[in-house]
Amino acid sequence: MTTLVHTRADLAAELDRAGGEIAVVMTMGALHEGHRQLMRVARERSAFVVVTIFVNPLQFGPGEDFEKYPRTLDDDVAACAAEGVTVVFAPSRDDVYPGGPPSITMHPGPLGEILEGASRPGHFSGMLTVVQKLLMLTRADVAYFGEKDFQQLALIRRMARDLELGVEIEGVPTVRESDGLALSSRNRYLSAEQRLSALALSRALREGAAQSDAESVLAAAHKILADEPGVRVDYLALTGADLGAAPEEGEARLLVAAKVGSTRLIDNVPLQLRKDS
Ligand SMILES: Nc1ncnc2c1ncn2[C@@H]1O[C@H](COP(=O)(O)OP(=O)(O)OP(=O)(O)O)[C@@H](O)[C@H]1O
Ligand SMILES: CC(C)(CO)[C@@H](O)C(=O)[O-]
Ligand code: BAL
Repeated sequence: MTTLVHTRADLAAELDRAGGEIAVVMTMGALHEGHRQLMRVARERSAFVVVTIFVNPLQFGPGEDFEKYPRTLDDDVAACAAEGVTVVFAPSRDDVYPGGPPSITMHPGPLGEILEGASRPGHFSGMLTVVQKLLMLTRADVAYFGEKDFQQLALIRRMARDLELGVEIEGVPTVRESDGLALSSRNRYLSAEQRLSALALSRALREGAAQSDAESVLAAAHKILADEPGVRVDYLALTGADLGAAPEEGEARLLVAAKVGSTRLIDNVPLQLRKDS
């Protein structure tokens, strides 16, 4: 049975019953198959799984979509129940930040300044602050995050390591629609026409990843994005698997962020770079 709680006191009472490892999947709600995959992976290992649903005001910049972000709690709880989740924690803003917005927050460091960090100032500080709070409130032993938000995952891993939070951070590969579009709650904002344009992101990443050297990877991906007038690219970047400089050969990551209409989407894929033989 899945229990829905809204307050930290009710959450604590449920956690007291855990008896073993506590696994956590953090979300902002409007749940889709990507979220459900995180729950399934968590359930495979842990009997006690907490899903948090909280649209964190701290990680939205001025002019972003905090107000209009989809809020679908009843459907979300039903999805969690179908995946065998133990507890859904859907707190209010006051329950997460009882003293109002915190004056002490997380500083993401250099990894938080590039890519998403450069485009969304303050986003990663707000995100890490709430993740740290939710890890503590849920007493998480292990927490699952999607590779769709690859830089977010890297920063959370880094925070857990640097601050010795005593929690395992597990990444889960991106879940896609059959036509390649990465599942995202923000896909709900897209019209049918915009959704077709948005396919250029995953197509560009796929074509890029099929090349072997850095120059060809970027050129192939760039061409596909440039040919799609409905897409305005924010960045297209080839990095190492750790988001540092891309190596000449070996594991790398190709990342893209773009606006389709007023909707900002991100995506990324792993790839192998090879030196010319
Ligand atoms: N397609 C996906 N595959 C795997 N994990 C995903 C996918 N989409 C989201 N997640 C993961 O689910 C968790 C909660 O993400 P969130 O609630 O922000 O959903 P989202 O779809 O990424 O929303 P948004 O559209 O706001 O970016 C994060 O760890 C995120 O990486
Ligand atoms: C990790 C997270 C739930 C923190 O608000 C959010 O950034 C998200 O949904 O990816
Ligand atoms: N899915 C990442 C959270 C955000 O865009 O705010």
